[in-house]
Amino acid sequence: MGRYSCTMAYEADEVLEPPTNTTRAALPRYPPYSQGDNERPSKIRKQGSKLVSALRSFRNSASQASAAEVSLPSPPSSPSGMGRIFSTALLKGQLEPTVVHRTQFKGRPNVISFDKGIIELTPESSPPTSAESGINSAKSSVPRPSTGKTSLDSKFSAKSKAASQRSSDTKKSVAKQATAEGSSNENVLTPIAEVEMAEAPEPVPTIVTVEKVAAAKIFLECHYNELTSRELTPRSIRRKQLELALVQDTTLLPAEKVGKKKSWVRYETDHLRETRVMKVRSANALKGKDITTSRYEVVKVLGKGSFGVVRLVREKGDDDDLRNPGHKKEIFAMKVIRKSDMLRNSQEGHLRAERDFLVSAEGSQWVVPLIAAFQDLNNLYLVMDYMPGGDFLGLLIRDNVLSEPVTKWYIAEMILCIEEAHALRWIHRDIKPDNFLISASGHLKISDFGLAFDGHWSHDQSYYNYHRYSVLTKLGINVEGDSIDRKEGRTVAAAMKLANTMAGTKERHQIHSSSYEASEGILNWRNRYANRSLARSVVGTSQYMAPEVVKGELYDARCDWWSVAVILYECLYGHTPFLADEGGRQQTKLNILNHKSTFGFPHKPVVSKRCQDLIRGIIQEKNTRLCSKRYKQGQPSASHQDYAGRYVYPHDAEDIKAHKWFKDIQWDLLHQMIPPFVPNIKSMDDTHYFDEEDPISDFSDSHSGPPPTAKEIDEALKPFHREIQVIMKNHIVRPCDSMNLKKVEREIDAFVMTEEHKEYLKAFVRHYGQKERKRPRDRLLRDRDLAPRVLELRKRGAFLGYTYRRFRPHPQATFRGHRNQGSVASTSSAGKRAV
Ligand SMILES: Nc1ncnc2c1ncn2[C@@H]1O[C@H](COP(=O)(O)OP(=O)(O)OP(=O)(O)O)[C@@H](O)[C@H]1O
Repeated sequence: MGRYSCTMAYEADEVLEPPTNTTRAALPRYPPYSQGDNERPSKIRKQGSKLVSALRSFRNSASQASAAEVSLPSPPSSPSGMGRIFSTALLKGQLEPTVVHRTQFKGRPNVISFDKGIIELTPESSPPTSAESGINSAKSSVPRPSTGKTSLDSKFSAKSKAASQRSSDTKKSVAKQATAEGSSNENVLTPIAEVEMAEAPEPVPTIVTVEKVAAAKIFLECHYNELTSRELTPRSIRRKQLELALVQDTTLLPAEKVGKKKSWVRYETDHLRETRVMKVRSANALKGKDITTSRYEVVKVLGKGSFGVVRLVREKGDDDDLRNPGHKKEIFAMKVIRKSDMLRNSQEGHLRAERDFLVSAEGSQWVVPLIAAFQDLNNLYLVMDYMPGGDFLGLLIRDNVLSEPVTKWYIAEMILCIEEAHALRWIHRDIKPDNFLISASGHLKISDFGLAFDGHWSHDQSYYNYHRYSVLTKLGINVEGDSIDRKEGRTVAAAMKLANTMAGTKERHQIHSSSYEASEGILNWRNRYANRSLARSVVGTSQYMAPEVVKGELYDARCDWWSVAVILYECLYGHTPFLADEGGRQQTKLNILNHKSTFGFPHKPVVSKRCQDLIRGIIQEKNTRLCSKRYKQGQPSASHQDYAGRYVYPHDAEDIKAHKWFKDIQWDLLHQMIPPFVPNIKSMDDTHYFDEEDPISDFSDSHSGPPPTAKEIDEALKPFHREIQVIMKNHIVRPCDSMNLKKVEREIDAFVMTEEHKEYLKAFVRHYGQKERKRPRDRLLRDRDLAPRVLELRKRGAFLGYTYRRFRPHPQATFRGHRNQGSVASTSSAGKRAV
């Protein structure tokens, strides 16, 4: 990313740079013109831009030629010589369009240059051959044909290679022609007739081009949106805090304050440097190197989800770290997210949202702190503070039901956690006991923002689809998809459905004149226009879903408070109120929709009337739900709406907190009090609050690339009996799901052999076995021919800008960032840059 921005800056500099001294010295005077010719001065003004073009052309010619060490004849230095050039240029320019010519085809920097192997948009033309440069050097001031259209992926396509060759031939012949013409009229800029260009063959775009173009567009929009965001950056927040601390500290002498400021600058500089190192490492890791093994050692697996695994890891670090002597190797929880699965499920928007939320919540004491985010070719990594007390569901499972006072404590902490997310203008949308983790001190922190949403376009999957499919449509490239697509493609209904989906996506993300004012720019338009229909997406865990979410209605942050009431009920009664014994999720959702008739309190255990009153107050349709009156009043303020226009008020549990049941809760001091349960841990890597059973019973997330060869398989099974070899080979040929994998493992457990051999065979199946995969949501990833290439490209290019590193001040520093200092004041994260 860093290198990429440099590339862009370089290009901009090149265009904006003032003429060099040499160029200035050679500046011509205006050609003489007759006083009587009244039209001439205005024509000169009209042609001003053309003159600038001619000047730039000349300057480019001079500077590029010198850079390439091509011996060019020195530019005409006499004012009269130059005057003739510009005079002719102006006269000609009245009749024909001016073309900016290059002395030689200039190699453009790669669009995404941080990893040449990833997205390498090579310039079409190779460096000029000696013959070509001969032509150039002989007639440097003679105009050349313009470079014409650039085929971005000529190196990937045989067809486009041929096209490129033809195009280059055309250019050569045109150049020769121009030279011949030029020789009769030395030092005269001659525009190229348009007709020559029309003959140049159209470049043949491939799917690789489409993916790269879309990746570049997405990256640029997201990157510049971050850079131009008006949100406070973590760094500016830290600076404000330091300044405030220095003002408030009356004991410090002025010289001491200066010293503190200096050390602040030093630590910030160190932080920037280390962040840059991390970005470079991440970029290198995209070439296939495992980024984690050199930096972290795995201690244990803590949890597993549809995304991949969460592991307990220990930082390796340098034992001889001179800058940080005696540095203790810290323990972290590392969430490893398999890119391929996520891309097949079209989860890019959610993954970006999760990372962006955690970045924006830097410093919050109620959100699981993110230490770093990075990626390699196969995985995304979120390194977080380790919460040794496990999740709140674990506590519920251990105790089954909690007493009212204990429940009150935890629900109060959950309320503060959710208010924190709402203060940042995010709706969590998946509030459940598993998503509250218990820290070493016993306090709760909210986690798992995989479904959280702030309505920002960069967190909306259809934004990514729009960029890809709009390019495809523009280029008229057809994607067949899989056999089901092909079959469905023949039905009118399916074609209509696809067209409607595409039209909906286009409506949200493509600029249209009715809503766009040219002066505001595309990013502002995106931020303003937002994604109103997203406020309706049905996400979450059914038992905890609010009725408006189940219905797919327009919902807002009040849906999170409904889920809190469900947890409150669950803590006291040992089960959730709407869970259906039969009929599965569908029936549970029906129970929620009919809550007025299905909701009730069991007789046992006995729960206070006050508490029941609170629960009843929240288990209501959103308009009458207890939380904050501001929702009912609907204060129209952009600062209280997310990007999708949904209301998200900060401190929006005011009415819940004011309920009589919470009378004895000291909200402001809660985080300083001792919780009812403090994890009994012997060391920071103690994991006894996590399942004993190793939850890795799924396929390895490290195996990717071409399938193993028969020889490789034979080699791996060599130590085993032939019969076992046949059974194991059968297990890896057919794709199977996690349930079947468990059956296979049980079968292996029944083999008569040593435990070591059994473990080996289980590892063999996990490594070489194929997971039964869901049908990808994206048609491109369903197409048998295109999918492998597209997936590889997306693994490399879809998560650019993911890297983040939290500021870690020196242990002795008096300023410690804004961590654990209460609520973060910032409003949103979508525009927040990773420091
Ligand atoms: N920082 C952490 N410290 C300790 N354990 C953690 C941490 N983060 C996650 N875990 C453990 O990993 C489990 C899964 O993590 P997470 O909640 O992020 O996944 P998930 O998105 O809920 O998975 P899914 O949605 O597929 O169920 C958690 O329930 C918890 O047990």
